[in-house]
Amino acid sequence: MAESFDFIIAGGGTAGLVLAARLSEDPSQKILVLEAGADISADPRLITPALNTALMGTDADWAFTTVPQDLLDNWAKLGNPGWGSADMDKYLRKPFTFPKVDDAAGKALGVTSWTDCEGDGPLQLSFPGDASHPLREAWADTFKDNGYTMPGNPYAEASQGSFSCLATIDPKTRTRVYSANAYYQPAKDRENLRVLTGALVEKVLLETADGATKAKGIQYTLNGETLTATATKEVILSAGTIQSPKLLELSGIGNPAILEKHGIEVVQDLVGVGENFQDHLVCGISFEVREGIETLDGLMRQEPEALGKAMQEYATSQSGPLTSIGILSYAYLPIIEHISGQSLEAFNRALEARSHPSGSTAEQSRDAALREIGEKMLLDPKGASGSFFAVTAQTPLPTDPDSDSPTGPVAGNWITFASMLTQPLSRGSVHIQSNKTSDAPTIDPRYLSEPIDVEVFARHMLYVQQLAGTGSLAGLFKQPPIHRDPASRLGSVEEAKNFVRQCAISMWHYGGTCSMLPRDKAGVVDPQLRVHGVENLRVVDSSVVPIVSTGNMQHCVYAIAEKAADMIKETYGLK
Ligand SMILES: Cc1cc2nc3c(=O)[nH]c(=O)nc-3n(C[C@H](O)[C@H](O)[C@H](O)COP(=O)(O)OP(=O)(O)OC[C@H]3O[C@@H](n4cnc5c(N)ncnc54)[C@H](O)[C@@H]3O)c2cc1C
Repeated sequence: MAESFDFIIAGGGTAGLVLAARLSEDPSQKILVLEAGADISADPRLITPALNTALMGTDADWAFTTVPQDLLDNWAKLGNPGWGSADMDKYLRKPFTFPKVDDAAGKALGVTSWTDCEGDGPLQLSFPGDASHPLREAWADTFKDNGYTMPGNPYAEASQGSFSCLATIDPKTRTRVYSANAYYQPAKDRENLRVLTGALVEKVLLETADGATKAKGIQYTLNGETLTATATKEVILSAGTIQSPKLLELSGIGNPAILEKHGIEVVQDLVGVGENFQDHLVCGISFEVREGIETLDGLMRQEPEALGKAMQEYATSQSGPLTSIGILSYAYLPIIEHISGQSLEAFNRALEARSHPSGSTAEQSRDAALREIGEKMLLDPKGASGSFFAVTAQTPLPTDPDSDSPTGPVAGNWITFASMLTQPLSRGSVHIQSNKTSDAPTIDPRYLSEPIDVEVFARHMLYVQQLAGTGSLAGLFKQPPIHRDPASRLGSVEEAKNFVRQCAISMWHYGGTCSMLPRDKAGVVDPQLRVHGVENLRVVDSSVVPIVSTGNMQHCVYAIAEKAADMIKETYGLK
């Protein structure tokens, strides 16, 4: 007989473990988390900041591939009461403990204007790497000279300007913190919480009676056995942007045309499942630095001397390059302020040329609403339509078309200035390609399919190109600036467009595939994150984000999970 729990959470990732820790605070509630991955918490690659990409391509990676590719107030405006900036402020702070910064350190870090870095959440934040690296102060000074000083804490308010970025790295141990060690670890001995790893969820078990559909439990496989578990209160999907829509579709919730194609009985017709996929793309230009400016290039080239020194420093004093993820500084800017003359005219023409959906289907209503908000963001001189950052290393070189392998890294020391396309208007999709759980879904991001995204991104890159020769930043680089890649010398908008088409890659900030939107806008979940038309079933993860925010996705996911935990506790009167 199936074992019974109050809540079953499918997916023990970023959001799933926050929920598990929060809901199990009430000892009367029995919680089950089913996580397909293994427990790899003892692997040092997981917590050493500079090794953040070393698990790619290992068993810890789902290894999905995409189809080959030829602000918070907005969430509320899209029909989601309770999700405006004022409502979210508490949840954007709650997960974190911000570092205390004295005046001298604040100047070097370029964070003197932050006055509200209080917080005592489970995730310890710190400034990654060497706090005195000259890049940070030069970056802050250069943007200040241009009138862009961050007026407040960029992690809790919509704002413009430059700032030194914080990372989820414990300031004492200099190890990475994430939901498993910050939320789950302190809760793991609770008798009412069980996490099963290696448990692959296959589908939600649904029951329809008297016209109402309810989630009753979950079917999963563990050690080759197919098992079920029942939920007396709720099933919560936290399987992420790629797999929460997959689990809905496998359970009969989604677009009937897609479900029927794969022989799945339609239980709930929700055309938005798997649609509205969006992501942040990034593109960078690497410039050669002057003698004496430290970078991570030796580590990138895996030079034995650099690796040995870094490991020694990290092991003995938790210092050195392994404490850094390389990204030190950020800036959010209204890119429209930097476009003028013919370029601005071309930009506006491209915006006007976009087709404007006028029909009244749910998908057309969603697209019209998203379009209006997206365009407004791009044109708002007080907004932050462009996001820029600096990395103390060269970025991977583009792939060599002949060998299909990356052509770097090259000799020398480099700093990369990059732009992230934070308000993309292109949308893709994620759908099942069969009725088998074991088959990967078809991920078609349709990156840069909206010509306006290429126009915007090209202008971002023209701006990026100027940075190495501007203000205090110029002092860090050989002058005139030396580009690592000849192709990154951008002489015109057309060259910049070609460059982004060739070099842009994902920042893995995807969301949107189970969008929190009204049903008449092709939404999948309501503002309580309950799946439309299905009782006792919620989605709590990155997939519910209806429009990606300027900031990084992980921050949003923690805030969403904390808010969801409070909403669920309130619904059931839990502690
Ligand atoms: C390489 C990489 C680097 C990133 N860097 C950053 C960064 O620097 N800053 C930032 O803000 N964001 C970053 N992100 C994005 C951020 O990590 C994600 O947005 C966030 O983790 C999403 O949280 P989630 O809960 O939606 O999904 P996840 O954290 O992906 O959790 C989903 C969980 O569900 C499990 N699961 C899926 N399907 C099943 C199933 N059928 N049965 C059981 N379990 C299942 C998965 O194994 C996973 O553990 C990065 C992402 C990647 C991939």
